[in-house]
Amino acid sequence: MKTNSTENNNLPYGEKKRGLSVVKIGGNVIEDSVALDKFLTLFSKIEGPKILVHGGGKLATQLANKLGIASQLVNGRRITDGESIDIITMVYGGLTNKTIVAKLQAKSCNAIGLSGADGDAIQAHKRPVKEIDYGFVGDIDGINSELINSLLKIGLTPVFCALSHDGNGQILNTNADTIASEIAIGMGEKYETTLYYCFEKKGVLLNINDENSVVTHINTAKYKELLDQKIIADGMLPKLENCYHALHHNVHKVCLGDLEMIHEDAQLFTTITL
Ligand SMILES: Nc1ncnc2c1ncn2[C@@H]1O[C@H](COP(=O)(O)OP(=O)(O)O)[C@@H](O)[C@H]1O
Ligand SMILES: CC(=O)N[C@@H](CCC(=O)OP(=O)(O)O)C(=O)O
Repeated sequence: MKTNSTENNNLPYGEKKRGLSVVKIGGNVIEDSVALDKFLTLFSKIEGPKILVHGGGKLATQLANKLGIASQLVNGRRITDGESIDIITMVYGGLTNKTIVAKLQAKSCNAIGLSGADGDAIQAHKRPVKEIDYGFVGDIDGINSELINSLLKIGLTPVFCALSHDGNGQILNTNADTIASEIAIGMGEKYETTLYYCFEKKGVLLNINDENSVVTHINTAKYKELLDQKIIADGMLPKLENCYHALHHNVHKVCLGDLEMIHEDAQLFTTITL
């Protein structure tokens, strides 16, 4: 995977934007320690400024089960009651985030773990109750791009978990795909941002049972066609909504694939454009 960061390094600030990679990993990579290690090795080798956003929904569900607390997801979003928000704060902001940061340090990547409350990085409000009461789920109002930029400028790699905050002391649960797209959008003013969604498939598949049936390029017309054919379904629906939201708001490029996608020589993955 290549960024344009090195070629722009010598240009005066403002003449051409530097490249920035925003990479999101989902629960399937996080849960598998071998896959996670492989991913983090590749991630640490990405040249230029980079940001990692991690999910971890499956791990939170597993811990909740062990504690005898039921988990409920509607449209891929967790109904986050008082007990659930405590669990996800422990799992996302604690165990998962700090494990990833420590592993990146071991790979000479100077990572710093953040929730949306740290440095007021991700401001959100509790989702208003309509047909469904999602509880402590946050919809993002803005990201603190100045803070994130200052971390990047001193050579740190921010690692975000799926937590935002409401400014009144309440941590909120926000889907990690959404956090990644909003960070990519927020940083788009200062950087030419590429957003990578890493999940367990090689990309958007024409046939979900055929790992190699990857659609290598999706534009708006193809997206509509795949939606009509119901080839895009389940978790892929909100993921592609996030992709197009990002592309319509100053994000340069969006790619979807498995962890190999962030390898310099990666070939098989999906590139999404307008
Ligand atoms: N056409 C498709 N190609 C690939 N995956 C698809 C497709 N349609 C639905 N999916 C589903 O979308 C899921 C990815 O979404 P999600 O589970 O939210 O990912 P993650 O949480 O790992 O980021 C895949 O595991 C797959 O089951
Ligand atoms: C509101 C909401 O649903 N939040 C997600 C946040 C974690 C996440 O997005 O994890 P994956 O990327 O691994 O699915 C959840 O609690 O499951």
